Amino acid sequence: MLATNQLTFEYGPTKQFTFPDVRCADREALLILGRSGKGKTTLLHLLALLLRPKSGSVVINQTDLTQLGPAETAAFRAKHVGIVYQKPHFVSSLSVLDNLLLANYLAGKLQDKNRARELAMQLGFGDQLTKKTHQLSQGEQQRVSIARAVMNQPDVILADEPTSNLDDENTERVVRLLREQSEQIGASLIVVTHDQRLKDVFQNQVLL
Ligand SMILES: Nc1ncnc2c1ncn2[C@@H]1O[C@H](COP(=O)(O)OP(=O)(O)OP(=O)(O)O)[C@@H](O)[C@H]1O
Repeated sequence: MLATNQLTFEYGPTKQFTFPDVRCADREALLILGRSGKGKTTLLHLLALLLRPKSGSVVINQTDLTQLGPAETAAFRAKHVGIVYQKPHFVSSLSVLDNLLLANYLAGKLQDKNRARELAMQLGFGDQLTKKTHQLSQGEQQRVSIARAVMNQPDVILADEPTSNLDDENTERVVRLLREQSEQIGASLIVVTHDQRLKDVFQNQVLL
């Protein structure tokens, strides 16, 4: 479960944000919509405490992230939050499999090759595990990114414009996979986007 309360943030005196409260229960999905520049990525980064709010709270399963120190925040994020970035960030020298296992390593967990293989099969790149990530198509990279985000069975999955560079078919597939994965592990799924194609797919919506 993720809930925010009166979040505000500023990049400087001329760029200030007051965000609407966001609430997403386990197994629920929430779409945060907004035009370019409205602060979608900023809000997503606040939800993951990649940015620290000026005021307000971000609570994930009873833990108020704003009360944690930097090291505790990083450890909490690695274990409990899975992030699908707009552009996937991979370690290019590592294979697809090792990029997935890196999520375990960063969370201080044992590397679970079976889970990586199982996810790869489910998400349709089971035969690509030994490749380097740059050898995959954009749609495939996005699916690897989803697998990496759920490797540690997080409580919350945050996705930043996960479909912006995808055609309709891949968009439908990525949304379905995100929902299936979040339901399987009982996570809250929060997607920020300006992609109007997703409007009809998510019941719960917040407009920035
Ligand atoms: N590091 C920064 N320093 C100053 N201003 C910033 C910084 N990052 C973002 N901004 C500004 O804050 C506003 C919100 O940016 P953000 O990236 O959150 O918007 P967005 O809604 O995700 O946009 P898009 O859909 O184009 O990705 C923009 O006007 C942007 O120029």
